[in-house]
Amino acid sequence: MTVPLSPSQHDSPALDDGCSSVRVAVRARPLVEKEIVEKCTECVSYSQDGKQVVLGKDRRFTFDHVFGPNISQDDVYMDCVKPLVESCCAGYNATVLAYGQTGSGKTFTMGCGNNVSLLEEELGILPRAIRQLYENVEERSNQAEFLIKCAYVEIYNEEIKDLLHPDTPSKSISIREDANGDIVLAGVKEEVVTNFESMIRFLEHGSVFRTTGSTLMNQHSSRSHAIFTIIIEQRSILESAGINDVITAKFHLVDLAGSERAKRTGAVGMRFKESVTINCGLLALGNVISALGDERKRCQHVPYRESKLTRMLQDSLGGNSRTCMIACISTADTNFEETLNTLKYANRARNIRNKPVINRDPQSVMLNQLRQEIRALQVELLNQRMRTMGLDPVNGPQSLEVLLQDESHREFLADIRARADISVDVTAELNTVRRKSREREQECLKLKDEIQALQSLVNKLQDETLEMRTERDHYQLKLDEVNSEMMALMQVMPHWEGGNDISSSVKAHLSEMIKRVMGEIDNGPDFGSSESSFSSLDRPASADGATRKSEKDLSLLSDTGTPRERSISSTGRPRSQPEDSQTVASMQDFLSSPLKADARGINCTSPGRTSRGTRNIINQHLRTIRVLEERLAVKENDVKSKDEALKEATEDLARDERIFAEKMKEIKALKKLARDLSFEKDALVQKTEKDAAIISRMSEQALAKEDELGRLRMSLENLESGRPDAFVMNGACVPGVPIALATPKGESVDSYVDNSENSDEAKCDRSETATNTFDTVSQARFEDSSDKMKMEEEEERLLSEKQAIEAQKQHLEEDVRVQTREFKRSKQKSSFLTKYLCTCSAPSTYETPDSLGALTTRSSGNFSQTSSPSHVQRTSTV
Ligand SMILES: Nc1ncnc2c1ncn2[C@@H]1O[C@H](COP(=O)(O)OP(=O)(O)OP(=O)(O)O)[C@@H](O)[C@H]1O
Repeated sequence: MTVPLSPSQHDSPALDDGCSSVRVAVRARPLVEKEIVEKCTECVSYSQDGKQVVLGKDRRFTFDHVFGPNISQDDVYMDCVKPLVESCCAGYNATVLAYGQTGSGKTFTMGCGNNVSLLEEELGILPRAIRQLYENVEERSNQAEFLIKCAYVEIYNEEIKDLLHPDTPSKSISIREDANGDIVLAGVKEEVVTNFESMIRFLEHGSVFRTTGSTLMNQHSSRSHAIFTIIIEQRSILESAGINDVITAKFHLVDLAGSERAKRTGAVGMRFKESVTINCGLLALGNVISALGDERKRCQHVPYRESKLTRMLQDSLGGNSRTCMIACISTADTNFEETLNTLKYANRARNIRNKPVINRDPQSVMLNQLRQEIRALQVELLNQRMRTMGLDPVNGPQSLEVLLQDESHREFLADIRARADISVDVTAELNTVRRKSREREQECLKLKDEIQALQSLVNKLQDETLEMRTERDHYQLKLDEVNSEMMALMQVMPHWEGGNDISSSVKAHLSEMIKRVMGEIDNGPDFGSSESSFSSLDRPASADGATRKSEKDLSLLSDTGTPRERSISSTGRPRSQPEDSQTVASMQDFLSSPLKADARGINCTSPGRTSRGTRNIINQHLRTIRVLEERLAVKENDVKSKDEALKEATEDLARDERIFAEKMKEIKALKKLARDLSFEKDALVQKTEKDAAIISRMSEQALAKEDELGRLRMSLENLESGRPDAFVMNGACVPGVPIALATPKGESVDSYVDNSENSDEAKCDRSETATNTFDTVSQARFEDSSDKMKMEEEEERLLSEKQAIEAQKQHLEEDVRVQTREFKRSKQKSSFLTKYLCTCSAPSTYETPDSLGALTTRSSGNFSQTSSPSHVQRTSTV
């Protein structure tokens, strides 16, 4: 997490060994009214640098700060306490404690009393520290979440009292060490405080319950040691610092009871007892300070357990805390002895060494360690990825960090990494597109089967409908024929009226006709015998008309209207005259012509009479008509339901065909997209590999040039200074360099000399070599100027080469950046396209089912091919 901390943030002196000495300040109060009345004089003086105080004439003491009577509360706060508040916010424990004789100004300095009636400049340390604490919290609110609590206790007569909860019995409060060795007060309730005002209220509230009393030395003398503790807990919300980093700090603000001499304070009875315990506590504190401050005693036992006060301040003195002691003194000469004791006491405290550490939650520490490990693994992973990309920066095992040291490298590598990520994205997208395409193909195949099934259903239904219609038409024809004959009968009926009877031939004809009709009905329609006597009339009729007609014709039997009124057809439509006239004419030919009737034996001489037989025939005829009409109605219904089923199937078929066409279109687009992505992925990988190789080569070259340049510079310097040091360039000795000192490439002079010393030959030649060395050095000096020029030329050449490489590298980096940008843009387009395809609806044209096979074959055939359309082309095409 957390609020990133650095030791430099805190200005309290930290020693090299991680220790921090207790800082000690002396504050002298001015003479109070009583002392002025008693005509006391001031016996304290101060040095100019604000570090020394002189008691009387020559008792000189040095402290971290010395504040004279005119120094303001704010100055004391800024110098002594502000750094401690900042420390606390950084996770260090801190303590500020005021020590001094009674009436010396401890409570005034600490601000533990009533703050409400005070002016701003009179406010003591506590309200100022609380205000600054909340200001700091506000400033860091974007870095960490804070939980602030406070507790306020007093140690009175060696008993601890919870001033914020005065009802808590003292016996239930005890001082303990927690698992980390920190001192904690068990039984004291801490209050969570969210703002400055609330904490001030708690301070005021607790101060009310603090034990005070009036003595001769101080009208409002504090009779207890008061400790106001602020607990600051912060949890980082910074991603970089680690989410779970938790640090805590305790800030003790201690207002000690004043040391006093019973004779001077006039303490008797209760006050005397208080005085004794106060002094005992302060004595124990003095012993602890002595033990900690005396270097000889430092390793010995520190008597923290001698009193509750020292036990409570165990961390603050010699422990995990940054501590500041403010020794309050009176300047009055009447208090000379007490002031001297206080200064001696404070002076000893300066030697105490504390060991403050940031109080980090152990769990968060562990988490951070794990996080670091993860980071290391991530770097390793990155390296691995770079290697798989073909990027093997500078001779193999060199870690990524080394390459990242160079700013330009960093940028370039970041580009490559981004491109690698894009490549991963593209691969993922490609896989998605391919999967989608396969899914669509499967769906299309299924759909194709469905379409085929629907198509055969439609065909079947069409056949059935056609059959039904034919049947229906057949019945309609029969019905029409019977109706026509009926009409013809009705027309000739008046001729029969009055006649004796119808001739037997007519009767026979009628019964023959009825039999035929009934027989055909019973046997079902004979579609083959189109030459039946009724088949000459071939016209459609509707079912509902048939029923109506049947009813109408039945009524005709009792109706005496003219036959012309019955010329409405069974379909409800007017009959066409030629059909009627043909049917009627055939009957008339047979029945109504008197000559023909006579010829056939019909007796028409007695009109006005109708025989019973004739009526029976007519009734029979009418029954036939009714049966025909009923059957016709059934057929009509069948035809209608078939029509509906056909319509439904046709609609389903059309819908499936439409979906099929859409899917085919989508498959085409997906395959095209997959081809493009595949191509781009290949191009990207190729490009990356190329870049990686170039980078690796360039890095090697740059490093080699850098080395060479370094060597040249070194030798130039040597030449200029006239030192006969050897150097190696490209494995050869440079003219002018002592031969004896020239070493093979890559071997240092020292090691070469070491190796050479061990050989016998070297021992023998040593004296000779020394002579040669001297000669060669002299010769080298003569050749210096020409060598120097050569060196300079070489250096220039190398520099220009290096610049050319740098320029090439920059050009390459720019190229990579442009490509990455372009690729990102095209990737956005492709994702837009994919979305578009998913939501695509109602295409204007579509492939027919027959074209599916060809299309699928064509697409899959092209799937692995690479074409080179740009993204822009691809998008516009689709
Ligand atoms: N620096 C100062 N400037 C002005 N007045 C001061 C200063 N310091 C202390 N006084 C005054 O001196 C008197 C005694 O101060 P204070 O009560 O703070 O002493 P103390 O050390 O807390 O005494 P005790 O130990 O008896 O509680 C108070 O009236 C206070 O206002």
